[in-house]
Amino acid sequence: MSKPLIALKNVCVHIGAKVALHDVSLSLTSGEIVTVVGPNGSGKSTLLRTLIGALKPTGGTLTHRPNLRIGYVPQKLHIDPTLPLTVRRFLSLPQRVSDDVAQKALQDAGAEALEHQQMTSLSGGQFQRVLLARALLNRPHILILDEATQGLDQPGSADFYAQIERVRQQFGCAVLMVSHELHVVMAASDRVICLNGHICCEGAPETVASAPEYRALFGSGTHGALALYRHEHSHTHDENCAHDHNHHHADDQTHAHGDHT
Ligand SMILES: Nc1ncnc2c1ncn2[C@@H]1O[C@H](COP(=O)(O)OP(=O)(O)OP(=O)(O)O)[C@@H](O)[C@H]1O
Repeated sequence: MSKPLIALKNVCVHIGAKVALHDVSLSLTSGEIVTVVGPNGSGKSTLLRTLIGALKPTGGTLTHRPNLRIGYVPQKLHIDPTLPLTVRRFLSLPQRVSDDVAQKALQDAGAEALEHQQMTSLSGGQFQRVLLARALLNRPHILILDEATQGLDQPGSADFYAQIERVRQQFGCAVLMVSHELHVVMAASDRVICLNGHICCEGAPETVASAPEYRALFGSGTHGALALYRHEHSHTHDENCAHDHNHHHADDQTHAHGDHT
C-alpha cells in the first residue's frame, strides 16, 4: 500500500471547553475517495478543518508528506450580491492566477463556459463547480469537500459527484468529502468513515452500511441508502453510536472503534 498523504493518530480537538473530536485516527492515500458521514454536530467540519490546518489538534499527531497541496471546497461561501465579480476575477482572489491556469481549472471542474459570468448569476450547481475550479488551481494532492452538494437537487448532486470522479481519475488525487446524501456518497466512495465525535466504524460502503454502529446512527432505511445493499441483518441498536463499545463486524474491511473515554 502506498504511503499516506496525510495521517491523524489518536487526534483530539477541543473547541473551547467542548471536545469536538477524540481519539481519531485516519489516513488518506492517493487516488482514494473517502466520505465522512455523521449526524449534525458529530465533528465532520472540525475533522476537515483539522486536516487543512485551520484547527490544531489538542492531542495526538497529524503528519503529512512534505509540500502537500490541499484543495478545499467549503460548505458555503457568501458573496456580496451587490459586488460585481466575474468567475474569472473570483479565481484570482486572493491570489492572481494566469488566464491559462484559470481556464484549465475551469475545464477540470466542468465549468469552462462560466468564465465570464457574474458570480451572483450562477445556479447552485454552477457555483459549486466554480468553487471546485478554485480548489483545483494549485493542482492539489488532496481535494477536501465539505457538504459540497448541499442545496443541489439529486441530478445536480449526481453530476457533481461524477465530476469529482473525473477529477480523481485525471489528477490521481485523494478525495475526502463530507456528505449527508448517503445514497449518493455510498455509491461514489471507496471508503466511508462514520463519525460521532470519534470514528464509530469505517470501511467499504457496503460493509459500513450494514455495521451496527452505522445503523444506530442512521437506521436501516435512511433516504433509501441501504436499499442499495443486500446485507440485511436483524440488529436493532437504538443506543447512540458513542456508546457502542464492543461491536466488531465480521467483515474485516470494517473496523469498529471503541469509545475509550
Ligand atoms: N466555533 C465553535 N464554537 C463552539 N463550538 C463549536 C464551534 N464549532 C464547532 N463547535 C462544536 O463542535 C462540535 C462539532 O461541530 P462540527 O461543526 O464539526 O460538526 P458537524 O458534524 O460538521 O456538524 P453539521 O453536520 O451540523 O455541519 C459541535 O458540538 C459544535 O457545537
